[in-house]
Amino acid sequence: MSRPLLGCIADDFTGATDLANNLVRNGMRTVQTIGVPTEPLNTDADAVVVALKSRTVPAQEAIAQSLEALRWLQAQGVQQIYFKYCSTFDSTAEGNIGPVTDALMDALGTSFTIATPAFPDNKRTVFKGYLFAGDVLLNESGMQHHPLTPMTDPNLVRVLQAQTRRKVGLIDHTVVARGEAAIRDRIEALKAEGVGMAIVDAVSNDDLMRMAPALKGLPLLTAGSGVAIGLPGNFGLAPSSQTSALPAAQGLRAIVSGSCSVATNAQVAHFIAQGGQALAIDPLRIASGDDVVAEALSWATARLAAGPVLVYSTAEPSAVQAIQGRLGVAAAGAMVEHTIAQVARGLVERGVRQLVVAGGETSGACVQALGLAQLRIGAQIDPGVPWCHGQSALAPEGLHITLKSGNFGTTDFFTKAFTQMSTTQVPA
Ligand SMILES: Nc1ncnc2c1ncn2[C@@H]1O[C@H](COP(=O)(O)OP(=O)(O)OP(=O)(O)O)[C@@H](O)[C@H]1O
Ligand SMILES: O=C(O)[C@@H](O)C(=O)CO
Repeated sequence: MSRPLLGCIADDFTGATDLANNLVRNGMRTVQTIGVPTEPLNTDADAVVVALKSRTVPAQEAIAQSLEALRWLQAQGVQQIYFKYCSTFDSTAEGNIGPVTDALMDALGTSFTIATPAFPDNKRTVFKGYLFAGDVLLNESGMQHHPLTPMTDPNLVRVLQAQTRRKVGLIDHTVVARGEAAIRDRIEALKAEGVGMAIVDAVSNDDLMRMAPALKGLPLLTAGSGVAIGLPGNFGLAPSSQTSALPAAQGLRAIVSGSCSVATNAQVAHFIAQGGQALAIDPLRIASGDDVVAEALSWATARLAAGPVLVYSTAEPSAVQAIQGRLGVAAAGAMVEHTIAQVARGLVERGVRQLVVAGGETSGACVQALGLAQLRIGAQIDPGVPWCHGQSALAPEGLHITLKSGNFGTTDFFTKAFTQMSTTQVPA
């Protein structure tokens, strides 16, 4: 069996499939593992993405999980490590992007790495160190209201500097525009100034492709998924449709959503407006001890045969804040995640084999509840969101699942995902 070339550590599960999607589309056979495997990799792959749920846990816990992933990836023989975080640089006030990067650099014995969440296909661009989401700065994009990681400062040099003991610098667009040699020169100059991490500007895929050759040989890269588009070429690999082939889809269809992001709110509203079968979960009823899971499953069981059902806790920022005020931010999040994950599990027990999950934290909880250990990555539905396929004791014959990041996907994503599955998925 060949050794994987690139070893990736993703800080959430939707982010992991987003990264795997970009690697697959650009020619790397990619396997995503749910958590750090206990056994060696048992299949041929050019890249392995270890999906952690470390974005919002305390920094020391995120470090421990990431170092465990690093050790496993090193044991598989990878040549380069990629730490994947969110394209909106989601982090708590204490971290975890800075602390985890510090720990990985120490463990790899490297004195320099880059940091860029740029993902132009999803309208995340970095210019002069400032992160834009769409046409607005990060802190005007809705991310300032995120339930767990509110982002109120768009200046990434400042955000990262507050999270690390290393000095943070900038490789700006004028350097990136001049390509590999200029970027390498700038890296050397920054190192000479004692800079350990540099935010890199990128406003287009061309910038990312120009950047990629200069990253060859760096032991550690830290980024959103965008940087991945240029990496397969560094290993002599080119795009191929075969890398995204999955088994044919079957079974009932459902959607669960615990994401409260702007895009998901619009997707839920669109699904309902189109006549979709949908049930809202009320966090206050969970907190008061009602059996919300059993109710949702009995509602869904009566409707699954008629088409996809949606079970959601998705709500607008004011409603989320009201719930958080009553229950506490962490408690509300954990309670809702647990409930949605149990609903997802019950749906699969009732024959759902095509499941859409919206929200990174929500996806983490669902994938764990479903007992999925490894996912193969299939065709892209929308930028950053592919269909995946995995096996578990609940679905030994396999289950198609897509893990949608909160702010990804067009408004009609939920219906589009199923349509795409039935019309365009290339069977393995
Ligand atoms: N109605 C609600 N009230 C309070 N908290 C909620 C509610 N609905 C969901 N949550 C919590 O909000 C958090 C949403 O985070 P999640 O990562 O799942 O979605 P997201 O942030 O939109 O997605 P991503 O991380 O991919 O951008 C979860 O912890 C979820 O349990
Ligand atoms: O990079 C992104 O925006 C996503 O892959 C993600 O990490 C959201 O959770």
